[in-house]
Amino acid sequence: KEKVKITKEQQALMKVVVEAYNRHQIPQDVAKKLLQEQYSEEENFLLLTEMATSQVQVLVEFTKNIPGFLSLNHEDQIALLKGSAVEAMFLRSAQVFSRKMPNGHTEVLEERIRKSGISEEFMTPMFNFYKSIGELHMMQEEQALLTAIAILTPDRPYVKDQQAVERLQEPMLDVLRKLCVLQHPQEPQYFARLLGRLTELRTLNHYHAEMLTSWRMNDHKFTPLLCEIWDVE
Ligand SMILES: Cc1cc(OCc2c(-c3c(Cl)cncc3Cl)noc2C(C)C)ccc1-c1ccc2c(C(=O)O)cn(C)c2c1
Repeated sequence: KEKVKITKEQQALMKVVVEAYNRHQIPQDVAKKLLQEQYSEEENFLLLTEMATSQVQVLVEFTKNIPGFLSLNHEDQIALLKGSAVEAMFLRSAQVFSRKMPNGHTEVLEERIRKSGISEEFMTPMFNFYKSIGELHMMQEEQALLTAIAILTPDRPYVKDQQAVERLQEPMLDVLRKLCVLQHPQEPQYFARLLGRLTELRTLNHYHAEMLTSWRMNDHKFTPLLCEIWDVE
């Protein structure tokens, strides 16, 4: 059985991605509001919109730190961000749920999501996804690499130079695969399970588009940044 070894440059790549992932968190004052504001559907939607807007800013900063991203064609950079924003945010909010935020934040957050005008049919797949991420007990290295891999998906709409994106995604997949073998020796399928979550994420994109439509039908307003990244209004 060949000995799996992470090379020096793979260590360096992982370090850059994990540090960027940890450096960019939602500002505490935004997260704190979760506990303070009252529980109306309106207020919940506003809070979630504020968190989503803050999360997009965090996501853009993280993406800029992915080695090689800024040397991609500029239109392709935008296409990758727009194509992956919802998936990266579902990944992030799923990890927030699974890491059990401090003193009851998780319940509060779940309560607000459940009462924000999202119809029942989207709740089930969303919370199933949160649960399936939680069950993986991912390390932060795995979370950071999986998010970078989702962002560097070559076949997003409107990406012109897909090969250039593949050349950035492949080294991330290699180091994640080795990391999974080294960290989960008893679970040879762990890497495949992580990639399976990326497939599940793509289905959530579809549900999310419907969520946006139903919110807009009820005249809910989004911030300019969310309109930009989600092509609404
Ligand atoms: C938890 C959530 C929701 C969110 O989006 C909220 C939304 C979603 C939607 C939905 Cl409900 C669920 N998953 C993904 C989407 Cl994108 N779709 O539309 C909206 C808004 C516009 C109403 C955006 C961001 C967070 C979020 C992320 C990280 C952290 C965090 C940390 O990193 O430490 C601490 N807190 C409190 C966080 C909250």
